[in-house]
Amino acid sequence: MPHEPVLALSGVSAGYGGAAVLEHVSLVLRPGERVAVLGRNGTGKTTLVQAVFNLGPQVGGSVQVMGREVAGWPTYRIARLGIALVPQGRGAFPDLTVVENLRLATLRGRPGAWSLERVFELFPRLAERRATPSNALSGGERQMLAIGRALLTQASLLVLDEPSEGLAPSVAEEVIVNTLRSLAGEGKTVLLVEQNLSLALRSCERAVILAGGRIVFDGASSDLLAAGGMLADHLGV
Ligand SMILES: Nc1ncnc2c1ncn2[C@@H]1O[C@H](COP(=O)(O)OP(=O)(O)OP(=O)(O)O)[C@@H](O)[C@H]1O
Repeated sequence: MPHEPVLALSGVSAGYGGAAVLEHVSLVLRPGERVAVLGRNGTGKTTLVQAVFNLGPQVGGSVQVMGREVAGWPTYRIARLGIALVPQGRGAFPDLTVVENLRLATLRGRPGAWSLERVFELFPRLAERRATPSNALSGGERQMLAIGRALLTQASLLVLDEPSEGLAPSVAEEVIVNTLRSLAGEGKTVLLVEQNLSLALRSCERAVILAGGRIVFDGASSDLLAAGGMLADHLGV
């Protein structure tokens, strides 16, 4: 089926020691969609990402990736279906250089359209820093490296967990908004968890708001901007 969902969460619940964080969350991403997940601090955005990759606390409900039920699978098997996490903290090997970190991602990837050269074309700054250990990179460069590593796995779905955190606004604009827009042209599906509302809505055409463990809005980013009360109630803006 050409339009089979890339990701389908249905009735997903998760929590810590009896305290519910997510309650019956359902969310479907179709190929090529870019969806922002918004919500105040502590509303469960990271827990949602963890549920997709089976990295978090207990999960009830169904998680389907590329049409396969993956709840309970080890994370590496879920990722192999073609999804990549760009984690908060960014996750590169600190002592390895930029190019070594990228090569490792290539080794773990499947054959596909993304090559080291293409990553360096997308991020010329990384090409200049190719021999630099990743722990000596700036925040923006680390974020470029994290996205480059995810692309080299040839994943069809990229999940980014608060990529703008710690970046200067102009850097976040260049690294996140421009990159996600340019990836849209090739049909990548994106799930972007973000605190920065403006950046999220400009990067993604669809947005969901998490509040009280549930999805309280799921619709076009432009509709969300028009719904001022929704923004005030759930995002405090
Ligand atoms: N390891 C843990 N043990 C217990 N409670 C946790 C743990 N991790 C997160 N929580 C709690 O679960 C809730 C949801 O956390 P989560 O990190 O998913 O929220 P978030 O929306 O991503 O927040 P932020 O934007 O601050 O990262 C919070 O109330 C948090 O305190």
